[in-house]
Amino acid sequence: MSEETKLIKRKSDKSTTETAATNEEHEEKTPVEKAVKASQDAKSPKFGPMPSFKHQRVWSRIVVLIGLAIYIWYFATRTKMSNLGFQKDKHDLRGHVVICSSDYEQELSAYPQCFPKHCGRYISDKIVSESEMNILLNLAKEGSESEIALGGSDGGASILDLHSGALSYGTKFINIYSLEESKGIFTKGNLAVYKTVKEKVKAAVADLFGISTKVLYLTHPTFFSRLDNRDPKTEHDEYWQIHVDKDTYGSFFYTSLLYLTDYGVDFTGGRLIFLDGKSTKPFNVTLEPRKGRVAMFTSGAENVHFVERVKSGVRKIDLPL
Ligand SMILES: O=C(O)CCC(=O)C(=O)O
Ligand SMILES: [Fe+2]
Repeated sequence: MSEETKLIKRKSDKSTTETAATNEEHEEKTPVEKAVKASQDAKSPKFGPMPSFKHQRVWSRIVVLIGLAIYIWYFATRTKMSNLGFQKDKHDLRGHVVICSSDYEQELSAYPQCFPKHCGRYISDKIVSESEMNILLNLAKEGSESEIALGGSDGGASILDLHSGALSYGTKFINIYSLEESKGIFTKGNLAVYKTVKEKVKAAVADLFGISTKVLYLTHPTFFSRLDNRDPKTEHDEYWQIHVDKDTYGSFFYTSLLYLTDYGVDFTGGRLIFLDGKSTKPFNVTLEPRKGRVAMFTSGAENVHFVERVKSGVRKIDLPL
């Protein structure tokens, strides 16, 4: 047989086998044969590799479900935030009403005229004028320079209480009004500006919360505070504690603060944070201090808050009411 003949024969053999196979496929199958064929087909993978370990499909579904649950839990419990005022923005008045806590109920019969028409928290960047601000800044600067000269606090929070004259000194307080050094700091002119600002803030608080200015009094303490990132030496230095002003200061119904320095410019950290929501669903309302900004809020448990630890620089506030 020539080579060519062999080749033709092999080809014809192959085509005979193929024809046989095709015929077999078209042959009528019994139900049993069909079932066997179906089970063989099912074993051969059509959509990717077969599972490589026992119960792989079940396990992969469990992993996906756990991942989904973690994702949902993270977004449901993540602290949500809103901002009461960014440092860069200037607001005439901005804020919102919050539901009053029961803190006022006991005092309602004794001081009905002090009861707020609603509780809330607000900021205003237009109460204190630029020139007033400059004088107050100078007062605070001279106050804190004399305080530093006198020693100031050993920790990160120094306080000068204008009302009582108490000044942080080491780990204690001294009365600045009994000191010769203090005489040049609080001149009549400076204190007159301080008083004007206080009156304006008082009028704004009275207006916001629907009470008469006649029943609003400046209560102890009214102070300049100077916060930095030094480690605390006493509990007075731990200014970042979560608190309610009514509990901390006792006689407060309303809290007002005047910021003398800028968040992000003079210092970092040190934002004022109101804690709303529940521990499982926290919601923070953040306030960034801005030079000349006045913050006004009701002092009860509806306004639980804290000041973030200052990371760098010096943060100064004047607590005028
Ligand atoms: O400095 C602040 O922003 C808040 C101060 C404060 O919470 C307080 O003195 O009770
Ligand atoms: Fe406070």
